[in-house]
Amino acid sequence: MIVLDAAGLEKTFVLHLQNGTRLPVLRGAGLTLRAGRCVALTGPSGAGKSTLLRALYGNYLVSVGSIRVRHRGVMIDMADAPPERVIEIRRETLGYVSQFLRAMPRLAARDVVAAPLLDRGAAAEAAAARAGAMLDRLGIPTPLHALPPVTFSGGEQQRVNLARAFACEWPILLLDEPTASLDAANRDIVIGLMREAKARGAALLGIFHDRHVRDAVADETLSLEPLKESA
Ligand SMILES: Nc1ncnc2c1ncn2[C@@H]1O[C@H](COP(=O)(O)OP(=O)(O)OP(=O)(O)O)[C@@H](O)[C@H]1O
Repeated sequence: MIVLDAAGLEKTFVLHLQNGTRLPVLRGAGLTLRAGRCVALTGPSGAGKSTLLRALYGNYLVSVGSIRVRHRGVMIDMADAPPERVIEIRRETLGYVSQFLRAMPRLAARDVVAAPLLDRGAAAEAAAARAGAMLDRLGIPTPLHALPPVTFSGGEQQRVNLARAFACEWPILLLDEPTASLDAANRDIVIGLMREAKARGAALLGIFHDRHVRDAVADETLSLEPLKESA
């Protein structure tokens, strides 16, 4: 079953502080995601892999193209959906794991992880239990669960970020280098989480620079190439 179908995407950055320099990054980009399958984005540095993920998530507006997402059983074009519908899709259907945890001052790690579950209507106790279990699984020591992650190590912060993403059962999950700052043991835990997500029917789209991770989870690859200057 197709759960995301993007076509003809164009994205040009306009650098207003650099005399309006235009930087075309995506032209005619598209892809199809299916339930239970994983697509890996590949291509050289600067080809636009992260830009494509952010465009699909709605962080970057595309100037042309469609991003149709299966939400509540219906395909909806996120590229021209009203903001409140995009927020609803991002709450229920489309998850995104960035490379770094966004700083959330004073919020305990357990609450950072539980937040998306609460947003989806989970009961407080169930959300806290699920958050704790996910932090345990990712090897975050129990005394740290009650502390804000700002002082955590880079790898710990990324594991909190991953616990937050995998605590919810997203139908579609976009992952930007989810294992970049992890050691081999934690990398294997994340591979396990991605495989479990696929097994319950989630569609994954990821940037995995680590070949071992890519081989372990990806069913197909989509290669992006940098655009030519003149075009
Ligand atoms: N917010 C932005 N403003 C201006 N230019 C941007 C912005 N984000 C990305 N770019 C430019 O778009 C191009 C693609 O960047 P992107 O991060 O998508 O590449 P990538 O393929 O993910 O690279 P890498 O593998 O190195 O992470 C780069 O030339 C980058 O400088």
